[in-house]
Amino acid sequence: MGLKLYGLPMSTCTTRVLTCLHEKGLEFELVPINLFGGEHKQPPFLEKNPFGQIPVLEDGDLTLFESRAITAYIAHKFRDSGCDLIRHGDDNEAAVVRVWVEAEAQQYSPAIQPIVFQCLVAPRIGKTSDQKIIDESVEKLGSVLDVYEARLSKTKYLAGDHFTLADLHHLSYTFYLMKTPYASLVESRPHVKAWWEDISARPAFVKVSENMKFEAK
Ligand SMILES: N[C@@H](CCC(=O)N[C@@H](CSO)C(=O)NCC(=O)O)C(=O)O
Repeated sequence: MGLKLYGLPMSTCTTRVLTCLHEKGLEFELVPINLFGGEHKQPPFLEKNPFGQIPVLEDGDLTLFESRAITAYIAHKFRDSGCDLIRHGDDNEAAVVRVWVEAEAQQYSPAIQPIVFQCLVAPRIGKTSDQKIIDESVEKLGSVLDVYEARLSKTKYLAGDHFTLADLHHLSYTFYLMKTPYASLVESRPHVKAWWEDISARPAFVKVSENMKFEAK
């Protein structure tokens, strides 16, 4: 029995895993979960992820949730196929990958998620965008991107010379940020802009991003 990914093709955290699977050239089945119908908050899905969120990956009798834990599992188990996303052959390089994987989760994600939610999701679920939250998050994301701009003026990718999970984890939310009025946060920083254009042009993400559309309202 092969890999099964439970989620939705436009979901940021599902596409984080989808991109990893495609970078590795792996076969898998995508099992849609009806978020809008609340399927993720009821059994049997809650038995897979007690937090009631997508994605979940099943690999035989192993069930994983949290997208970044899932990509780390895939990148390690299938380390010899496709792109080496964790620099597993060099302890120091691998440690620097983990630093920037954490930076995405702890610094970047908390700043970018509210902008994407308020600008793109809230209007589609009948909520008005909260400009105060947006403004606070834009300021936070600007500070984070200033750090990225300095880093990327020295290295091609966040963890060094190679594309890794650290870069991959940024793709989904940044893709949606570029569809908001705040794309200038990326475009106004030359090294961040060049990095974004490089990583988002990779065939694996181009393929995944084709389905990253909210149905037209
Ligand atoms: N830290 C987790 C977040 C998952 C998540 O927010 N999933 C969303 C859809 S993706 O934006 C989700 O399931 N939302 C429904 C809900 O939270 O009720 C991860 O990285 O997997």
